[in-house]
Amino acid sequence: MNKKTVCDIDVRGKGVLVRVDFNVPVDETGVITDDTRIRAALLTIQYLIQEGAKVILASHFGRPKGKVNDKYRLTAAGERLAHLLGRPVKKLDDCIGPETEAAVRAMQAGDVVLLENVRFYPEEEKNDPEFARRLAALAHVYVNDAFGTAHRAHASTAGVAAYLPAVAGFLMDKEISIMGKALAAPERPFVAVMGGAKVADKIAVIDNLLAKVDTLIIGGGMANTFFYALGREVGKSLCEKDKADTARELLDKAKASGVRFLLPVDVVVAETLAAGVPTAVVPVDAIPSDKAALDIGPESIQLFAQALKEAKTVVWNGPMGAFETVPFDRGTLGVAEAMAEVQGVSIIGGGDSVAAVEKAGLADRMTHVSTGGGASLEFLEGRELPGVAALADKA
Ligand SMILES: Nc1ncnc2c1ncn2[C@@H]1O[C@H](COP(=O)(O)OP(=O)(O)O)[C@@H](O)[C@H]1O
Ligand SMILES: O=C(OP(=O)(O)O)[C@H](O)COP(=O)(O)O
Repeated sequence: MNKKTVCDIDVRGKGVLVRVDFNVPVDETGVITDDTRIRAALLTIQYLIQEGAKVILASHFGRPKGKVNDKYRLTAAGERLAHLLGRPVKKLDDCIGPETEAAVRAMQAGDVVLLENVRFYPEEEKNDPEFARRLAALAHVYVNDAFGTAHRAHASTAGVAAYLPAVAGFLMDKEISIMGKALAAPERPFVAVMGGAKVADKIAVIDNLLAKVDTLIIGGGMANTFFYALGREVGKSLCEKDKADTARELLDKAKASGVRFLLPVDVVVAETLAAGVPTAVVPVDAIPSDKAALDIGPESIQLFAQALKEAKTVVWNGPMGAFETVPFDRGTLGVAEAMAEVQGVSIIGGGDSVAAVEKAGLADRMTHVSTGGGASLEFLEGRELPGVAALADKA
């Protein structure tokens, strides 16, 4: 990577604002179900502690839409970090303001504080310069180690770099290097697998992906938008109906450019998303109007697994179903197993996707487990990520 890293800058005794991605999956009671993203940030944090910096961590968590919301506090993440570091982490109640400034002023070399969720302020996602300046005023140096959020041009991921010397953390450096090497000249067939729930965001990357991949596999919530675009009943399924035109254009473009576009052929439906509810497997043109498609079916697993068997490079983001709730985890587990057998490069990314692969015990069978989902996809598109662009170039 052509960007300066935390090794290229003097941090001793200085306040260092570190943007991390602690947007970790949690269960309905708020308990962290996968701490990969917190563990992935440890190297940078431990290095800064050893170097005698004052470590000021900033992160978002969920999408609280610019309002304080107790459900999206970073308390559990702070506790998990303290446990993993084996030292105290002071979690603050805000990320700017007089109390935050006082707490930061009281820090000693080697101390770690975690600011409250930066998305409690609407200014964060607007990349408001004044908000960025106030965050920057807490520190002398900025380190971006949030690869998972590097595709967002927000105040704490990009804007703040206008006010401080800005360098990459070890995780950011590692992610960009590994992905860059694996995807510069990918061995073919090259397959991308997409699913999950962030349909409106991620449907936008497909256009550019069609110029890169030989096969595109779409499952999970993402697939329903394509079913709807094809004129099918989607019942109560997660579906972005206003993206139907985009979906149709993408299907046409894939056809014209000779990219194989695989959608599920069968799905698992249920009336509600809850453990133990009655379920049925139906063809995709027979989704009942009072039910939701919550997973891909067994024939789809077979179809996707066969495409992965032939692949030499695979990038996967987005679960195939609502895998957190049994039995809607089967599609995701089936594809995870097929990923583990890929004879070539297999990259899986995304908070929930990684959680699913960890849960299946298959993470170490992948070439690379990335902390970024949307970020990996945008990197794969060939875009420069705003969170990386904002950092200082190597001399
Ligand atoms: N068919 C579906 N219906 C409802 N939710 C789904 C469906 N398929 C996947 N999901 C949900 O998508 C979420 C993950 O989506 P996303 O955030 O895009 O993935 P990642 O975090 O890996 O990038 C999971 O919480 C999962 O339950
Ligand atoms: O979870 C994340 O992305 P991902 O779901 O694509 O892996 C990142 O923390 C970014 O979160 P955002 O998509 O709410 O900006």
